[in-house]
Amino acid sequence: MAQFQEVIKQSSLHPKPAGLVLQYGTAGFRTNANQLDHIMFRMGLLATLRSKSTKATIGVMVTASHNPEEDNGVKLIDPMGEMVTPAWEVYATQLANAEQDDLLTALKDIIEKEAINMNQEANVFVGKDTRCSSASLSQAVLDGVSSLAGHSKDYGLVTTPQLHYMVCCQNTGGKYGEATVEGYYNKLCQAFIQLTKNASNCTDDQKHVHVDGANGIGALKVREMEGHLKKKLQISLFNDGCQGKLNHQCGADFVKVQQKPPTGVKINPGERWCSFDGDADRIVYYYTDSEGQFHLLDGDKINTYYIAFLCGYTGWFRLEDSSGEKGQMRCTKTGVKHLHHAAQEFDIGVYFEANGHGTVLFSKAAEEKIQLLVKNPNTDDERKRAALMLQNTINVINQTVGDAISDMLLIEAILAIKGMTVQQWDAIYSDLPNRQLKVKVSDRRVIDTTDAERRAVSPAGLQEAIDSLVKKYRQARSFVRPSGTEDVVRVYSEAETQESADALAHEVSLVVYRLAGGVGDEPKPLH
Ligand SMILES: CC(=O)N[C@H]1[C@@H](OP(=O)(O)O)O[C@H](CO)[C@@H](O)[C@@H]1O
Ligand SMILES: [Mg+2]
Repeated sequence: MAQFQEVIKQSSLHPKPAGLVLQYGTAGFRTNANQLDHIMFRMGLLATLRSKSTKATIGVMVTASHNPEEDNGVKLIDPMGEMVTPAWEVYATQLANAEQDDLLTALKDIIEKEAINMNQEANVFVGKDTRCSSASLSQAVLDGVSSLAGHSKDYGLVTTPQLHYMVCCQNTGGKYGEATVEGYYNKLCQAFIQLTKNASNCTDDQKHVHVDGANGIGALKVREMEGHLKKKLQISLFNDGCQGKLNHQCGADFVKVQQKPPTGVKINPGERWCSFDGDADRIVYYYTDSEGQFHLLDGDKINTYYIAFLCGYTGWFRLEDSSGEKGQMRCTKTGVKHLHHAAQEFDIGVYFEANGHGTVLFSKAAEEKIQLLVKNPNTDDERKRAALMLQNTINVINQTVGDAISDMLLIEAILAIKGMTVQQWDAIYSDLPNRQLKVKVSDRRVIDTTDAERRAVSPAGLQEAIDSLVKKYRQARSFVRPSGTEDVVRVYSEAETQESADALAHEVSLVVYRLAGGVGDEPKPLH
């Protein structure tokens, strides 16, 4: 067919290495950048089909987040700014793995299965991170879109959450905001300024935050945003990408996993620090105390802080979930899409991964209730204040996906409103000492889990072995699961002391190594 001639022609410029098999995993496609050109072209094709199928704008983000500079990757964004729906993840994998001569057949298969009207217009938004490879890879996406006669808008360098935001703005006809980077800064910063307007304790220290930009796109965008904050927040930026290497010895993943500050920065006691990851969809906070001890405030701490803040205002509106409960906790499998969907079931849903990816979702009904109270001239002062607080929270938070910049603004606003230091926030509760390890096995799929990935059902005997190890330690828990993004098994443990958590993690790693087909050297004790 004539309409596919351009696809054939263009795809030969983005050929697939024969035999290469990649999978659309928890975070899209992600691997060494030199294996991705054909994937990008094909994701341009798929995004165009998805756009025709949903009659909406679709996003394609070129990034490998916290992975090393040499890697790259791609994620598709659905119309409301959420991750692409699972059925299309399957198509993505099929299209990516079709050999060069079978590409059209794979494409037509999707068109047929989804009954796509090829005359429908298509619109695709494309963004990229700061990796060297991102420029040519995002061009390959654009080539894919144009070869199916789709329209594209290239946002160039943006954070992942900014692109999610643009897609949502576009598909809500501007209701969510203006689909420009300027519009994003204006909306978030105005909400921040409103939120902190009456904060009592606005000393210079209170207003000052140190940001580790992971030498990535987040650093660039913080610089761009600064002016919009009208000095209401003072940001000292480190790892801004001028010298250091992306994600190298810095960034949210490094700080969270290593449980130490980025290399090469000096943290004075009392200073408040945060780290973004390489595409700025994650954030963690930290500080050192007067003894020089490092303290991390990860996604769990941010989650509970948000909940405590919101609960202070929601009482006014009788916001409840459908079962009439005031608050409820849910656990899901790893991956933002699972958390996001669980959070959507509530009037206000707050979710975070421990690694610092998370946000707050407000149902339409909740937003409307809040808006009515703000507008109603008969609302009494106290209620109005609470309603305004929630309205500005809605505007500062990026509801489409976890967003380091937006989360930083909300956390900074809460600290200012409460007049709290990062130490006081940290003191709300203590984390049990914990440890995360990886074990290499020949095929990680031999581990199957249940109960939101908290129990292993295979290989036989693994869970029983973990259970009996856990019993040896006080206040202990341990989980194992195959990673969705790396070829490893993840081991998590916690216990009353760091020594116990480390010892337990090591013992569980050994059990995984022995029962699940470990490769390479046996895991060694941490101490
Ligand atoms: C321990 C950890 O940080 N796991 C991350 C990581 O998944 P793994 O399945 O652990 O590789 O990448 C996911 C996608 O970005 C993210 O959802 C998840 O939280
Ligand atoms: Mg990321």
